[in-house]
Amino acid sequence: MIKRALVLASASPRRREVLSGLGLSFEVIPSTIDEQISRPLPPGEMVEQLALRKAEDVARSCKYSLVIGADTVVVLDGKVLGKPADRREAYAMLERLQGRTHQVYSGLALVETDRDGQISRRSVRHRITRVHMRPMSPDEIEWYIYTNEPMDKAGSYGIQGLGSFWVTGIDGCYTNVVGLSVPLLYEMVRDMGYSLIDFTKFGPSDGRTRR
Ligand SMILES: Cc1cn([C@H]2C[C@H](O)[C@@H](COP(=O)(O)OP(=O)(O)OP(=O)(O)O)O2)c(=O)[nH]c1=O
Repeated sequence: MIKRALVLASASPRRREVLSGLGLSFEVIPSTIDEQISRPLPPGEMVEQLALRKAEDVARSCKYSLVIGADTVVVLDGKVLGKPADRREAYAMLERLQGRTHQVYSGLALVETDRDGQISRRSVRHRITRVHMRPMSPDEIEWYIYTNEPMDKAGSYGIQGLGSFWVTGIDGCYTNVVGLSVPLLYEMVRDMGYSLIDFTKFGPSDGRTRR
């Protein structure tokens, strides 16, 4: 049986690394949608809407596929922090986040297409992870910004990189903070009637390859 192709609708190198680290076979096709939303939404709805828009945009050019879209924001005191526009904004974000606990919201969308390239099913959910940060001195914030790591990341830090100097702990899913929750993906793929195992290069989950 020919398998559906797994497609990641994202330009984020971190999302790609999360999936390739699992041995999944997938293609990467970044979406070209405008990430502006027309009206303010609660963060959970916002990341779901954007994740779905990214997946649907890419699904238009994918036949017989499962297309994954994702979106991540950081939330502190009810305010949404996206990616910083410049170094000043990165400084302001880190100054607010340091010494506090915030939430990371990541939306995940799964869009299935048929052999004619039509969307046959869609599913979208989000997860929230709480992240605790130790205090950062102004010099540490300056230094961190000059490494450039904060510049393309929601909340201006990367938990998977130098940002880990200041993250003291999390409550919830780690990969959700990096931008794509693996347990959530596993569940969404399963709930659509597939198994994520079957998309890995290690072979199908029914034991056919085992002796
Ligand atoms: C909080 C946090 C975010 N991030 C990243 C994940 C995302 O790449 C980025 C949030 O921006 P997004 O707009 O969610 O994603 P993107 O623009 O990088 O890629 P695309 O829209 O094509 O999918 O922040 C980390 O890498 N580590 C972290 O600890």
